[in-house]
Amino acid sequence: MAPNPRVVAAFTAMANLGIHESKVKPVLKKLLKLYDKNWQLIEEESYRALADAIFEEEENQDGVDDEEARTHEAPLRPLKRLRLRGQEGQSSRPMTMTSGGPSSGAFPLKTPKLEDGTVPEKTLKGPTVEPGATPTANKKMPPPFIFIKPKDEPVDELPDYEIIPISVILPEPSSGRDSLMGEAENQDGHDTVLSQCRDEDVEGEDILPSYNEEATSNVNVVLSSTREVKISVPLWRIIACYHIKSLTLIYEFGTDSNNNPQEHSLKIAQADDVAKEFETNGSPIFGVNKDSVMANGSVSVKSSSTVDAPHVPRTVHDVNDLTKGEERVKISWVNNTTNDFPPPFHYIPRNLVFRDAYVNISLSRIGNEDCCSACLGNCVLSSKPCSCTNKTGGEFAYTAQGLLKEEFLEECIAISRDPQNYFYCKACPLETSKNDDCLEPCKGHLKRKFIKECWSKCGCGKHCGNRVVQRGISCNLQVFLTSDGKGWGLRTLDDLPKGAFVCEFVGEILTAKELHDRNMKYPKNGKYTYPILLDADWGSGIVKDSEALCLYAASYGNAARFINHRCLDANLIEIPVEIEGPSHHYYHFAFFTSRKIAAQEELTWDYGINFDEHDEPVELFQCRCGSKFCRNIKRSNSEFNLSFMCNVQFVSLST
Ligand SMILES: C[S@@+](CC[C@H](N)C(=O)[O-])C[C@H]1O[C@@H](n2cnc3c(N)ncnc32)[C@H](O)[C@@H]1O
Repeated sequence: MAPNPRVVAAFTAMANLGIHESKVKPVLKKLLKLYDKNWQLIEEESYRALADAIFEEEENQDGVDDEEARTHEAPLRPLKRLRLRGQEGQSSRPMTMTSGGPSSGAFPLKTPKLEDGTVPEKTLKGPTVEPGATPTANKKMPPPFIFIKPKDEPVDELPDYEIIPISVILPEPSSGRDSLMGEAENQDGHDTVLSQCRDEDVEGEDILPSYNEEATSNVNVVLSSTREVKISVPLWRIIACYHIKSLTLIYEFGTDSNNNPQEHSLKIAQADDVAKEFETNGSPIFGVNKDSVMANGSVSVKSSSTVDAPHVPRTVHDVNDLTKGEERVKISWVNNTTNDFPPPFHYIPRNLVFRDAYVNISLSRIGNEDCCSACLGNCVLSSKPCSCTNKTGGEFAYTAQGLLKEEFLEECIAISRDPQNYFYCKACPLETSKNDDCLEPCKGHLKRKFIKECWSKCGCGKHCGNRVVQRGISCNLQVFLTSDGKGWGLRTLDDLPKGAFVCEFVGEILTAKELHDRNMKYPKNGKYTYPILLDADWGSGIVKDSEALCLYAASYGNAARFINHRCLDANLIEIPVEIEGPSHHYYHFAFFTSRKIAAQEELTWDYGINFDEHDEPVELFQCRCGSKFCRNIKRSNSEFNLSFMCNVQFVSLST
């Protein structure tokens, strides 16, 4: 078995302090056991906890065997000297427990004591709030409600994390309307929601929360069969989720001696600080007595907040599945670099109309020529002609294996790279959306090849090969924090062949005007995501500029909102797909692989941004796509530059 790199790193760090591996190993084992294998605590401050524990171990042995202690007195022990000089009389512990900085451990546990390998009583008790005491907003938050019984499992192989904070965050806008109590079980019977609170009527542009509110709320507790415990409070709530393999975690807090819920005050200075609050003070901020939760299903907690943040995160993402079970596959997220969480948004698997967008999905609008009512079974395998191919020259875009046909794909790629294929509108809604008195001429919208899939009015079956995008995501994807400064990105965990459907860009459907108004009102909202203008086929005259629709995924979206941009040679290509009707006014915006993609590769698509355009309505970023065709590189060769100027404007309709 390959040595665990974390173990190797720990040995190396200690060797640099002159401590031999034989001394490190037993202490490291104990520490891992004590910290429940949370390496983060051990690695912080250049392995300070480990070094301190080794020295403490030695000190303990001093009285037992002076001779041996002298033998092991290493010549160079800076950490020990530091501690002995500056902190004599204090217990040894990771510095980060008090530092509160960004590098603070997520689990500011009590001082590790290594005697007998057991956890001290205090560690198991958790909160310092005395029964009946009421912490105020000015007081420091209580220490973590993390009660981890050391496990009996062998730690010889020194495995990786066993406790992972999967999400914090979620101050919600609240007007007291959002508390719904009840018992529920999800469809696959995995999660038992003991009490639940939901936001029912959050509307796009009204989603920003109000502040300085106070209300009584209910604690939200979910115990899942995947050994996950989630606790939340729905008013300026903070959800704390831990993934616990051994299920020994017990939350113990929240009731006074009469079993009445305690009142808590929470002060969060800034939205971004929610995560820090979690790191610094531990979590959950609110807890419940396990037994009382089991007995009555819910506990009432009064929470109050004073929050000045202009915008606060409002959604929790499960580390195992940020789709909340909405897709056929789970989509996990990972961050191996920082303590950041993915940006908050509501995961939706299908587009949703915000308000005014005219998306008429009705059977009466699908004529006989627009569906294949005479077909049976699988149209792609049938020798009979299928009406759904009428608009694509009698040919399906898909192979029997569900991939895009090579010729179709190559044609789509060629079209997207050829400036000849642009349509120029007279009064461009894209340009006018940038600001109210924009007189810029249209810079062109790409005409594209459509795919028409069979649908409900067709005679074929659900498993017809001409139904690919409508079945949703089927490959294993993961959201991850990129290492090259692009923020979060999306990658595949499977090898993908060329022409495979990956996902659709899903978001709110807004009219261009609604999007413009929203951008004016909340100019920062466009930071994380680029809206899509559904402008394919504008050249046909079917789609009127004034009725232009946009997809916007900042607040409501799917995994596609994490796909980063790559100039020209991206591994995904976007193709418009008609599913519910023959309209090119509203269609689906689907991503397919433009080449073979290996597992773990980041997925990218060309946003079509012109980095030289200074009035781009989106917040332009410094492109870090790494492509040799990058359009954001200052070039001396103006000819080269010009050749890419044309590939613009497919997206970018936002602030
Ligand atoms: C649709 S979002 C993609 C997900 C985003 N990275 C995140 O963390 O949520 C678009 C934003 O991602 C970042 N981004 C995307 N492609 C990039 C690139 N090639 N170079 C640098 N930043 C990029 C920019 O901040 C951009 O505004």
